[in-house]
Amino acid sequence: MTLNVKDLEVALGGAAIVKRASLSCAPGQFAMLIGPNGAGKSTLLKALSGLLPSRGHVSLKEATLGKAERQEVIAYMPQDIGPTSSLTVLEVILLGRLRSLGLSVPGDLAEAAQAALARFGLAALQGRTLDAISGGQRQLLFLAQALFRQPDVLLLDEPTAALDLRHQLVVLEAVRKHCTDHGTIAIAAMHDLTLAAQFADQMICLSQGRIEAKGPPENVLTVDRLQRVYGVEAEISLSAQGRPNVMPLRAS
Ligand SMILES: Nc1ncnc2c1ncn2[C@@H]1O[C@H](COP(=O)(O)OP(=O)(O)OP(=O)(O)O)[C@@H](O)[C@H]1O
Repeated sequence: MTLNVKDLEVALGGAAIVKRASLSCAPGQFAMLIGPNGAGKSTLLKALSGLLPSRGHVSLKEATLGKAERQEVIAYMPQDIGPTSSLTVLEVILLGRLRSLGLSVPGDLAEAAQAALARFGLAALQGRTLDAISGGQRQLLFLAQALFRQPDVLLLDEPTAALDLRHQLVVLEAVRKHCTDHGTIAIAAMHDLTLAAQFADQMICLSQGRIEAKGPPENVLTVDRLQRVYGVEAEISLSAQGRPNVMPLRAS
């Protein structure tokens, strides 16, 4: 069940934002999408999930996916998780009967939901409203929800942005394990290049809407590329696990 994207193009407000992006992810692969602010990472992820109109081809299981099918098999976790959520209008009206709906949740599903909350340390918060938990806790909750959906493809926009050091690892380890266990494909937009490199099977570097490089982290993260794409002088060393460590020195 490989994800293939060919010549994806997205225009917003009359401007080309994503330009002829092609990529491929094998089942179980965790890919990291990197690139400077405004490179087009969120736009690419939203277009892949069917939330933005795009041109080009997106296929999974060798079948081309239209917009509706993408929304079915691809889960997207946005960058800015406010106290609101991405519920549809229909889901919102159904929630008006939440109490009676709640009674009809099968026992095994309720147990699985509890386990999913517990996995991210959220079990004790289950009675709270979304505006009464912290930004990081909301990020954990929506990640738990995205995994609970069991999608074929999981798109995460800066999933660790609001999280402390430990929870960054909890989240990336959980996604890594989910991909390995279920063959799910995950693509995460990330700004922390060292953290991304630690978990990436593949890195995809976006610059001004174009894919500038893709492949193993050690091939994508080079001193020259960080200079060219990010305008940053950096040192790169290899960790004991053979993963690149990026030490940014100065903006050039
Ligand atoms: N609705 C819109 N209309 C016009 N331009 C837009 C719109 N949304 C985003 N853009 C522009 O598209 C470009 C890419 O934005 P996008 O949010 O995809 O970048 P990004 O790589 O995710 O950035 P960041 O790392 O800052 O989150 C930016 O120049 C942005 O200003």
